[in-house]
Amino acid sequence: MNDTIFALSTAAGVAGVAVFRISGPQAGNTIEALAGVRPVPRMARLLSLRDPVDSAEIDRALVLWFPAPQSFTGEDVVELHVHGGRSVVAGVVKALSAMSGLRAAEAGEFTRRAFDNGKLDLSEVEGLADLISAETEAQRRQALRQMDGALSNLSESWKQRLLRILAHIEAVIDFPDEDLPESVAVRLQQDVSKMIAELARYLDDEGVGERLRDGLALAIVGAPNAGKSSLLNVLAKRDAAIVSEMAGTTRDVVEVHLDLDGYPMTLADTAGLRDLRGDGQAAIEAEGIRRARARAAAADMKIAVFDLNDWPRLDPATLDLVDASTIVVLNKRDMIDLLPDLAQVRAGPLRAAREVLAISARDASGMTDLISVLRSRAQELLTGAGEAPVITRSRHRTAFEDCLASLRRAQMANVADDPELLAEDLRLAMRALGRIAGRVDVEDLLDVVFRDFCIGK
Ligand SMILES: Nc1nc2c(ncn2[C@@H]2O[C@H](COP(=O)(O)OP(=O)(O)OP(=O)(O)O)[C@@H](O)[C@H]2O)c(=O)[nH]1
Ligand SMILES: [K+]
Ligand SMILES: [Mg+2]
Repeated sequence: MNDTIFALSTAAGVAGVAVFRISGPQAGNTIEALAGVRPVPRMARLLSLRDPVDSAEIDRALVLWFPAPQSFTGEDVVELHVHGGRSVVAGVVKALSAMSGLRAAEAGEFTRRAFDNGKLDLSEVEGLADLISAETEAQRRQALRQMDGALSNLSESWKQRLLRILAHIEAVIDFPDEDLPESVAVRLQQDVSKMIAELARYLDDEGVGERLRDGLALAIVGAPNAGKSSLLNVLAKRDAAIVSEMAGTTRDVVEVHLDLDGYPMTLADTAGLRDLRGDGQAAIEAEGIRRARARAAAADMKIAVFDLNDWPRLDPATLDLVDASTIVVLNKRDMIDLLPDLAQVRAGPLRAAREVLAISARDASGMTDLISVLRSRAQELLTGAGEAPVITRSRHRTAFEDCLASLRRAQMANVADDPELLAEDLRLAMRALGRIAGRVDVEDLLDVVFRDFCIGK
């Protein structure tokens, strides 16, 4: 851990400014070697950088010096804000690579050092990763809260409560001859039961934080040529999927990410559903249809597209998929003169649907209504996300569930008869909570958490 690392921390490519980060014991010497001085800590200074090997000027750069421990990693850190040109960046990399004791950083290594030095705990590291990849406002709010330690604080406060209960029980274990007053035993059991209820309620969140982090999954399904890809393109405001009059155009799943008023969605266009029995040539299309059905099954919301030209016939394979999470879209309304009475349609075979709308993917009529239906459904599904310190990953869920399971076992034990058993279950429950911030079992978790990081972070 004693080597000094460096990396370009801004995205590669031509830009106004590129920022290098250098972290480790050699960081201060590095800046002296490049600029001839060591600037005042935490004050930006414009300095000329020269390659120490041949004294050639590389750039004039804004230099920041953060002596340990007041830095992102907790080590000595230098930031070089250079002009973001390819030759400048290459020149800095060449100069830094040639210095002894310096090496290029690995993916996530700066953050890993921040974690190792206690600057960030594990759930805060996750919050940082989420913040960097946040695409919408709601995602950003949620990530910021987690980065600020909201989730760690919550699990820590539960841990403190368990610690107090445990202290009482350990007193019972240490002084077995003294009779435990009945009222204390009852109170301890009540405290455990209360925490069980709170944790169960907390876990019963319908995955709202995970949904916000990943984006809501939306699948567009329907018969070939119903206009699914056309609809995707209108919603995405670009030609993301190929549209043609040929039935069976879309074979694979085509995904686009949408930001609907701050709500993130992943919209998936799928292959048209049709019966391919007896068609020996259709293996690829069959695989497409299998994928379409899998997407529909996993989606938070479905849009089922029907072609109004077929009315009153409704494609049976699509109709099969219509349920309460489905928004039915009757498409190509520009092609027909007389719209069916939607109230009647709603009372008939489509009664299971959440909503039925007539639209045209060609002239975009009805799209405002469709978007507002999508938005209100997203609002419902994501209520509460970004406000309370929510669970954003399955890792958190598993830890809280393990804690709950241990508490339930503890509830079974009797304080007077089995204090040791009870104490052990409480310790296990605390251990599970400790995994949220990465205070225990950390080696098992690091790979999972740092997997998403790239170089320079
Ligand atoms: N007039 C009219 N034509 C439409 C509308 N929506 C789609 N089309 C046309 O219908 C045909 C099929 O559209 P696609 O978007 O490719 O249909 P799809 O459901 O994705 O078809 P597959 O991928 O083959 O399953 C194309 O010729 C589109 O131009 C619409 O609202 N009005
Ligand atoms: K088509
Ligand atoms: Mg298509």
